[in-house]
Amino acid sequence: MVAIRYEDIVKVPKALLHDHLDGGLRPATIVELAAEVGHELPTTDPEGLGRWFVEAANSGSLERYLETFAHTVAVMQTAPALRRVARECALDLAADGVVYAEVRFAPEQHLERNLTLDEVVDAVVAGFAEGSALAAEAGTPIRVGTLLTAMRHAARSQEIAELAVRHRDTGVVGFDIAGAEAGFPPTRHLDAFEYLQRENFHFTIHAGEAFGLPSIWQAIQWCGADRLGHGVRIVDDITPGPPPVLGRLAAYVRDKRIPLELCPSSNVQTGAAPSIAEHPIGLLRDLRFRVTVNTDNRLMSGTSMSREMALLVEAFGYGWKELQWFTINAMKSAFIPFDERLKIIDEVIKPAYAKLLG
Ligand SMILES: O=c1[nH]cnc2c1ncn2[C@H]1C[C@H](O)[C@@H](CO)O1
Ligand SMILES: [Zn+2]
Repeated sequence: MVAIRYEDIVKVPKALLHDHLDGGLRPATIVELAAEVGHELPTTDPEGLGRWFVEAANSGSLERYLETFAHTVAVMQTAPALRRVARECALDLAADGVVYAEVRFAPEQHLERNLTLDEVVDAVVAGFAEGSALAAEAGTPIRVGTLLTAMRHAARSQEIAELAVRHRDTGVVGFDIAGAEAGFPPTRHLDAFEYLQRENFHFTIHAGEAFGLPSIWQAIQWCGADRLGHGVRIVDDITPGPPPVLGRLAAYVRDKRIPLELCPSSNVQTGAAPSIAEHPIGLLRDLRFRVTVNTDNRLMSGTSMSREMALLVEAFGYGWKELQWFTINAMKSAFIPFDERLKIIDEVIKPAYAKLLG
């Protein structure tokens, strides 16, 4: 087999379902925006700041990992700043060969300078549109959908769910809850999820990352999540083989083709997986769960979609066949309408991989 080159991974179309807007800023942008608002940073050297985020996030605990977001959220409090960050996000993903991305953020964290929730969403959606237009001009077209996140320790999920539905025809394609998982079960937000189901809206839930099976079970069986943000701890319900034996919840997740938004590097940093080589993605792929590969927070992990794929190629010996499978899985699991997903699969993804597969 011909070795896979990193530059070819960058060129090939990729689909990304789990990426946080406030976890993907360019370090140089943080430095500039922080100077404008007088926010104090650990360092004002962009390269040093990039390293600081990765080191600080390398904490072994989700709670400590999340503390680093104080510095990104602090500089995302005005409409121009939000718009810029979203524009650069679309451009960076497109330059990395991502053709479809769902990017999430929590509007309730961007109200410190008196923006309304609707103004926050408008600014971000406008930034994604600008970035996508610039990316198309540069010959790297991308479609970006917005997911609105509610923070699971707070009590604004119903309000954020209504906000998402209000913006469903102008770029918001789904809803999510995020933040510390232990002690904040998905059912705290049951009203919001039931409301979204009545509205025929889509949502994913961060579950099975820092907390295990009960969180996944609630997300699916109580809340009705379409997808699992991480969901990596579903392996706790699989007895190692050979052959591996699936418990009832793991079997349900696989039978129903519930997409797992796996984020390898992020999981290693928060302690959800010991290393990339030992990441459950290997087992879950072998067992044909609906596995997708994601970045989570490009800044905190010093990563990109291409890098996550390259790490998997290195650790598991994957080839183009597997990378195509991850990509089509993601595209099938996207929150945009079925015909639009199919068009990207048939017209963009499959032809590009066909050339590489020979
Ligand atoms: O991996 C994660 N698990 C739980 N919460 C997360 C993760 N990555 C980011 N967040 C939080 C911190 C952000 O401020 C928030 C919205 O993007 O979501
Ligand atoms: Zn996440």
